[in-house]
Amino acid sequence: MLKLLLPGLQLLRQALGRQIRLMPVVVILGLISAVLEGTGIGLIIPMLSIIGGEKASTGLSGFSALFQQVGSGLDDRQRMMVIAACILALITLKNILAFANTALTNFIHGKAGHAIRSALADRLLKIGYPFFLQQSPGRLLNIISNESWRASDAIQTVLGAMVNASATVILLDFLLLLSWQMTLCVALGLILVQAAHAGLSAGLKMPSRTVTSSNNELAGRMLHLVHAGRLIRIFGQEKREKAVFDGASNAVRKAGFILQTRQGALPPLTEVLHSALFLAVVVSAWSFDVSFPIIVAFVVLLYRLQPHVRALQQAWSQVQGWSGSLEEVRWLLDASGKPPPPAGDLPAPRLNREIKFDKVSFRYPGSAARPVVLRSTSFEIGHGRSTALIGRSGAGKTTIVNLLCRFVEPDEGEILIDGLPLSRIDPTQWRNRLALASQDLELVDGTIFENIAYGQHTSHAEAEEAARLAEAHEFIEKLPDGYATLVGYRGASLSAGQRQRIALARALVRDPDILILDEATNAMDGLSEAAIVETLKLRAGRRTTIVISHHRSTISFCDDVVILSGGRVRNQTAFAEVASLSMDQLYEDEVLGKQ
Ligand SMILES: Nc1ncnc2c1ncn2[C@@H]1O[C@H](COP(=O)(O)OP(=O)(O)OP(=O)(O)O)[C@@H](O)[C@H]1O
Repeated sequence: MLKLLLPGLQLLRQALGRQIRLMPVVVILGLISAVLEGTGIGLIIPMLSIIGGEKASTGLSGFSALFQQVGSGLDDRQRMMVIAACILALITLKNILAFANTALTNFIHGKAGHAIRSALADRLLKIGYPFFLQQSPGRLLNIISNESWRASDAIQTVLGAMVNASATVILLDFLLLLSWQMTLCVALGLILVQAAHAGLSAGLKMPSRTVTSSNNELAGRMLHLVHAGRLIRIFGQEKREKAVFDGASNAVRKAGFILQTRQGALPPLTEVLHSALFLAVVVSAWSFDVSFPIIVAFVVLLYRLQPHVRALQQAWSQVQGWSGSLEEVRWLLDASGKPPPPAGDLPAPRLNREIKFDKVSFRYPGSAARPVVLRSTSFEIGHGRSTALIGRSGAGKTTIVNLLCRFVEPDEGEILIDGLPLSRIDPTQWRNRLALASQDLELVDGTIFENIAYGQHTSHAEAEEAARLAEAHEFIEKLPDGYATLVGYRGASLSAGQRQRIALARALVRDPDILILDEATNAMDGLSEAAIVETLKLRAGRRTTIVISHHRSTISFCDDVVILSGGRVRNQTAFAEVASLSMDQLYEDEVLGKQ
């Protein structure tokens, strides 16, 4: 039984941490409740003996004779009242303990659910960035929003199963003490029922996995509908998208129906088998001439045992039915086989000389046929200088930023910071030296001020100063709530240019050693961009700046230019040397050849 509940137990251990010490309390409370229940039922024996008179008590021995002793010194009326009071007290106490156990298991369940969700968030935050390039967002969303709840439900089921298992063991002991022969028959019968049940519930694993993969697909479709609202409408794809969504939703329905129907067949089947067992015990006890009070006590005990056994079996089939969910949650929690976060324990130095890309080669993780993005690329970014990284679309400019920020690591070659390999530098410290404004970095759901500060202790004056530099202050001031304006999900209530200005202010407020602008102003109007370029020009020399842009005007303040093509550096030169050339001329190989 425990082996089949193993997925739940393993996750329980991982999720509970210190709460695991409460598990023995759950078991002990379950055991005491069952002892109280069994004792209460055993007291039926002297009660029935009083009702049936002398004849009914003949043939009582051992454990049943013990019960028969209760109140033996009293007259029948008093004895009856004492026994009834004892039974009522035992039932009351048992139910108080049962309630305490329910409260305790609910507490553990809540803690475990929270621990699972927290561990999932922790894993997502600590995992190496390449993981997100390979995994479907639908699958990750489904694990966090759906499967984690099923996993915590499975944990509650396992807790319930522990209580029921305790009750089953105790009630079986009582049965054994009343009549070992009849208990042997019951045990054999239970083993047969369990074998039938186990055979049927083993078939639940496959439909459970199908439910999980259908849910992953559906979550992906939901994300798409939420994110691609404009795309779908402008290309008139509502009907097709609806059909695709309905297909995914229907697949979840079908998979769920198959799983639930198979699960639903188990309780009626086991109830029939348990009833057959129950009747067989009654008939055989009668034919073996077992004394009446023992038959009644045995039958009542058996009757009380059955819900516990059935609950255990139901827990078994439920955990089997959730096996797909448990596998998904454990897969995400398991660090093995996933890209580790960047390592390095050397303190991040202040840049004094240069950042050097030394024969760096890189291709994105994924299939074996993935193209090489950077081929033995070498160039330098000088300290305190502004360097433009330019090249046609797909040349590898953003990839260089990804490598510099350590979102990904080079396959070959090294990035050197004043001669120190970047791979040995503490990534958190290193990232604190950088600030990135990029077209891909979203705003967070909050106010404009929160977006500029984003987790940093920033005064209002500092945020305002950064907003002025990013040409954002003017439009923010015109908003009814100013810096307290909510930007909406991913900044939906702002224009693209406004979003970029806030993102730029967020980078500038950090006053970083190294400022990286990756197409950070491409959605802005010419005037705003020109003003920002002017600001950057005035501040040039104070910090190292890396600018990626297809606009000649944006890179006009730069000291150096690195021209990329086909994953290689075609040229690195002072910007003044090529200042007379247009972007197209800069991109052209033959022009580059002349430099
Ligand atoms: N996550 C990814 N997985 C696989 N390949 C990728 C990934 N991101 C980018 N690439 C590939 O890497 C190459 C370089 O992309 P990169 O984004 O660095 O180009 P870029 O020079 O910044 O282009 P653009 O000017 O269009 O922004 C492209 O061929 C692109 O298809």
